[in-house]
Amino acid sequence: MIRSEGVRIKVPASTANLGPGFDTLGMALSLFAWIEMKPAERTVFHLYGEELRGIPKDKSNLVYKLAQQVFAEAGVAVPELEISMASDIPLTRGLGSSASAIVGALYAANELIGAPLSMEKLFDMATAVEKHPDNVGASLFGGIVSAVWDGERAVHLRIEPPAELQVLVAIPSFWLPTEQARKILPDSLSMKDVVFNVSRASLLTGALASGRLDLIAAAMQDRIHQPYRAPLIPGMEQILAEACSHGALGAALSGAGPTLLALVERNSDRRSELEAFIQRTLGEHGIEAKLLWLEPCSEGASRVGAHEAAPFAAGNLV
Ligand SMILES: Nc1ncnc2c1ncn2[C@@H]1O[C@H](COP(=O)(O)OP(=O)(O)O)[C@@H](O)[C@H]1O
Ligand SMILES: N[C@@H](CCOP(=O)(O)O)C(=O)O
Repeated sequence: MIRSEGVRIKVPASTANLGPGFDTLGMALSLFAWIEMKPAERTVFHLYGEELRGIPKDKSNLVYKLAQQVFAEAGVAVPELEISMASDIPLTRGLGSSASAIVGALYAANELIGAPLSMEKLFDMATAVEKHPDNVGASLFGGIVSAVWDGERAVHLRIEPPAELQVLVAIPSFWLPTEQARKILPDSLSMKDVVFNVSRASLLTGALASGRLDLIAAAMQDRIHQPYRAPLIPGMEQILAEACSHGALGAALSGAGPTLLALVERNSDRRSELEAFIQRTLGEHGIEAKLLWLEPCSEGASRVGAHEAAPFAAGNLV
């Protein structure tokens, strides 16, 4: 069954590598991307918002190619598509814009043909493209997702984010493509560092699942990627080391960076102190950054109605 009227999908941003959870632990965040997909006579793209300037508008577009993968998997032909996209998720900043596009494409294409593929199948397909399950898992399922990937199948556990948790992100004005930030990582690690991360990742997952916010500070540290990526983000080391003494429950590099993330208790009265500390520290290193308070997002990719039309405003076409 092909929905000739098309479908509109909303997908949350994500923070990957949550603390010690490199390539495994992600959380969906309340920043969104939208994709609308309709069968058409010839393929055409409408991209809205400066963030999407430069994204290809032909059949080389990632979203078009992934939609065709879904149709092939389901044995359905929809060769020509009208695709509209808008996004509030900044690109190449460590907030999962590529995962939102991948998940949005697969989810929209599947909905367009009556959802023959399971969510697990979409997760496998998304992870095969992104190569790690933490961003795509959070964008697809929402909440906090702990996931493993064996190269073919992705298996996940979804955790409902504790209601008291809020997130402060500092989004630097410069880009850091994930590909570049992965090249800097070592090929092997010492046993000591492996134990350091495994123990903290286990503790953090358990702490989040059971709402033990008091354990986050002890759990939210990493020796797999943050020390190697620190030189790419001036000020990061100091912010991660001192955020807890300025009111954060814990702090981490978001995804591959450059965005920095702090977990904060909702009713904390130290929010302005934390904001000022982060802004000042980045400023001392010559880094301009936009600070945003976000919510963990419980809902993953979903179909929305015409009332969500706002991002597709004619004046925003790029
Ligand atoms: N809506 C989109 N359509 C097609 N490609 C996209 C879209 N959004 C993001 N991308 C691709 O994802 C890349 C950014 O991915 P990445 O470097 O992993 O950073 P992040 O995912 O943290 O934003 C962009 O340069 C672009 O190629
Ligand atoms: N586990 C990945 C996460 C990349 O996240 P992104 O949001 O920066 O794309 C990695 O660290 O490479």
